[in-house]
Amino acid sequence: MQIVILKNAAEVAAYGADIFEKQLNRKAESVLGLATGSTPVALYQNLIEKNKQGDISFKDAITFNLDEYLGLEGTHPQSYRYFMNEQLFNHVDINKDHTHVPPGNAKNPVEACQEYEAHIAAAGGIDVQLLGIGRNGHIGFNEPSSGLTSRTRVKTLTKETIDDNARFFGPDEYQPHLSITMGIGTILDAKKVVLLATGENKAEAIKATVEGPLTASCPASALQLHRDAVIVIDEAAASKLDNIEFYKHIEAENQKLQAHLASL
Ligand SMILES: N[C@@H]1[C@@H](O)[C@H](O)[C@@H](COP(=O)(O)O)O[C@@H]1O
Repeated sequence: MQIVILKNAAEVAAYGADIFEKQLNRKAESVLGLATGSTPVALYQNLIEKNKQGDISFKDAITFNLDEYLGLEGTHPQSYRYFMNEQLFNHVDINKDHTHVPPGNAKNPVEACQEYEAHIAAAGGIDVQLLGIGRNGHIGFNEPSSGLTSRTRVKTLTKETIDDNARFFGPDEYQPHLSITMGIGTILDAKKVVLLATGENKAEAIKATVEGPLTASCPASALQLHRDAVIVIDEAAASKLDNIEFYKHIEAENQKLQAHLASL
């Protein structure tokens, strides 16, 4: 894993956006894996700005989102489809027909999961997958005990996740307890994975992800198996790591190597 520790949330967003900029400029028809939650919002704002400035284009890009609440229509303000339209798709030059979010309104959710996997495969697989992380180490909606080779499927949410996400729902509003999520195996198939985390309330989950054992109890620890996983965190999210100085040293050496390669 590449562990990048930055000063604050703004630097984390900018670093993440640069990875997407490079990817889109290397391959216009990139297949991007996208995420919801509050953490990626600032990254999406960076991408919107880069798109406005003409530095990147989504014209030929294809996107697949990680997850969706089961039981919500895409027009529901708390659905992840609605979130993506509001936070990114409505503001960039993407063809909405090329954007995919698991269908929360599927009549047959089990079949819908298989179709989602088939669509990802037909697009050639995901080039870069963006991830946030839950306080319990979940990625997408892969809650603790999720199989480390799981594929897109229906998952039941933990009470912790429901409580954490309750802030987005009104007091009398129906809040789903089920979701459709890419599996951990689906995520690990992406060619590159970029996990963003900011704030002290993610520090425990980041410690378990980076320095803990590989375990279904912390689904994000599965990223230890990925050959190109980048963990981009701020000082607060890094605060419980044992080897902070070593990770900073490795990253400084990485930057030197990249500069050398660029000069060749
Ligand atoms: N399904 C999403 C996850 O993909 C996200 O990583 C998590 C953390 O969200 P936040 O970034 O708001 O802390 O929230 C939800 O549960």
